[in-house]
Amino acid sequence: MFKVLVSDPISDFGLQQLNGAEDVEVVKITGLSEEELVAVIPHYDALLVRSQTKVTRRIMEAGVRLKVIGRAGVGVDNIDLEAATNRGIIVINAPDGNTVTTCEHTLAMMMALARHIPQAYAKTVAGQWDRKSFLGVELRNKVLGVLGLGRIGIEVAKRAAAFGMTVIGYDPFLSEERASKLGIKPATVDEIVRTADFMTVHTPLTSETHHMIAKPQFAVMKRGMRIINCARGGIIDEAALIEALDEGIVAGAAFDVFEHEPPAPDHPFLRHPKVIVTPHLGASTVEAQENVALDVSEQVIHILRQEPFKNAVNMPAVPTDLLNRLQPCFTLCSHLGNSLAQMTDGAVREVTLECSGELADLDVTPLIPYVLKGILTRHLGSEQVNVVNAMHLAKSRDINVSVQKSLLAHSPHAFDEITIRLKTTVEERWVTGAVLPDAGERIVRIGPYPVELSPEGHMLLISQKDKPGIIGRVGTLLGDNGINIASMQVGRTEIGDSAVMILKIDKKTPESVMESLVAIPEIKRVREISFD
Ligand SMILES: NC(=O)C1=CN([C@@H]2O[C@H](COP(=O)(O)OP(=O)(O)OC[C@H]3O[C@@H](n4cnc5c(N)ncnc54)[C@H](O)[C@@H]3O)[C@@H](O)[C@H]2O)C=CC1
Ligand SMILES: O=C(O)C(=O)COP(=O)(O)O
Repeated sequence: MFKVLVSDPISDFGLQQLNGAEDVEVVKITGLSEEELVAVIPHYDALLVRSQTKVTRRIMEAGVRLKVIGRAGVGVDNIDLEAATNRGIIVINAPDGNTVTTCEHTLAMMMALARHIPQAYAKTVAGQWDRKSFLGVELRNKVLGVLGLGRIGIEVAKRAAAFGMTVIGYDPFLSEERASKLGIKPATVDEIVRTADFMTVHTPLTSETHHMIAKPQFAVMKRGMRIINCARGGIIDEAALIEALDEGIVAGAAFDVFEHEPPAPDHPFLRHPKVIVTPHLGASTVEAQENVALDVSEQVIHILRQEPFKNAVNMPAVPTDLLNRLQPCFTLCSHLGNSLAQMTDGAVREVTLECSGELADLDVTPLIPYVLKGILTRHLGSEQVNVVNAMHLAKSRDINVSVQKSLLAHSPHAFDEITIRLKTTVEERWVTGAVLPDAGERIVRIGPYPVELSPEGHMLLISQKDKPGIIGRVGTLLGDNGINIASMQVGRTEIGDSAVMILKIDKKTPESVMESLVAIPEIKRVREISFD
């Protein structure tokens, strides 16, 4: 039974799938301190959070069973991603579910700012009928500068156009073509700061975006600008903004997010007449909360059940089409890597992935973590290695990893083949596998020897001289020791040359039997290969 801890308020409707899963137990405990989380986390396989829970290295180190952290939302700045990756914990988020909701909150803030709605409301309910103090401005014909044109920024830009605003924007990943299709005029940060009437930020908080708008930008800013931040506190320097408001450079600011949340009671934003605030409500609608909880629950179940999943934040993103194409090869790659590691002596130095057939024309790098997981599991154990930390583990051990598509560009068969080569300090070996249309996963060659093996259970891999009588002697020896042979295959390149014998056996072979096998003069090497 998998145990999932939900440590922030997450929609019950969205958690239905997790609650309904027979192999999952969901426990909801919100408002835990770091200390309290460290104490309970060892019992859980998954942790589901929003932005309140700070998932620190300490919590992850205590989470001995923790396989996945699910963020029911976009920003993962409350999760120590490096610690998660080092420990092989998959971090996923729900990137699409709250886009429109946050965009709508941004527009609500922009309009509230333009028309002083919160300030006017406060006075009116306090019994004052003040129609003079709240002269607003129209959005029509104003320039809106958008910093960060990802999911939310683009939705904001589209809706701003409907108000008759001119949208200018900056995003290092927005091409001129796409910008022009969206009706956005590309501009630098400097141009935006100097010319926009309203400016809204929609970037993540990174070392690059931290204080992206600070004193130097306020110094050249168009007088009377209004600024909205529904992304992350810290993108705009709060202290510098207060100065700019007081100097009349900025006419008003609308903030949903703060450098420290919740802000201290004496935070200047909370009493400044030109600042309006909400308590990080950007994603807080019924619809968005259901969407993000549904998304994240679905992926967490996939991860716990070791099924393919999407939206991992600490693994390279793979386009859906490519993911669908490569998915059938994931376990094959792990099995090939694992069997190869069991056949090979010495410390691993180089791993090469070679593909033939249609695969040769695709970007097969997403297969590498699966290959490495298989290889490294032999030495580090399956508890220590997974597809999240496999690359990191290989790198830290100076293992050179490469993809060579060209060597086997054309498969000798009608199906795609994957060959993994392993160079160690003492030898080089390779295995080839394929996912066959009817039979599923198969190892189709061990080195140069053609075979057809399903990677499961226990196998004995024996390299011998191709000579009559050896197969009989091996069979007798195993039979005498009560080891049942389920099937046998023999592969050779040329008659009388070297050959391999692969025996599927029902149980592990005792050391004494291995020694007796090696003692047969024509046998060069015996390896037992086991698959989980
Ligand atoms: N207030 C709230 O409750 C919510 C806040 N957010 C926050 O909103 C922000 C945007 O979210 P999405 O649009 O979903 O993310 P996204 O990843 O789709 O978009 C972010 C964009 O920022 C751009 N960017 C990165 N560095 C930049 C830089 N130096 N200058 C300009 N652009 C830069 C990226 O290229 C990307 O296109 C995130 O910080 C997210 O955490 C998201 C949802 C709710
Ligand atoms: O999705 C995001 O990035 C958000 O900031 C939303 O945060 P929340 O889930 O409301 O705590």
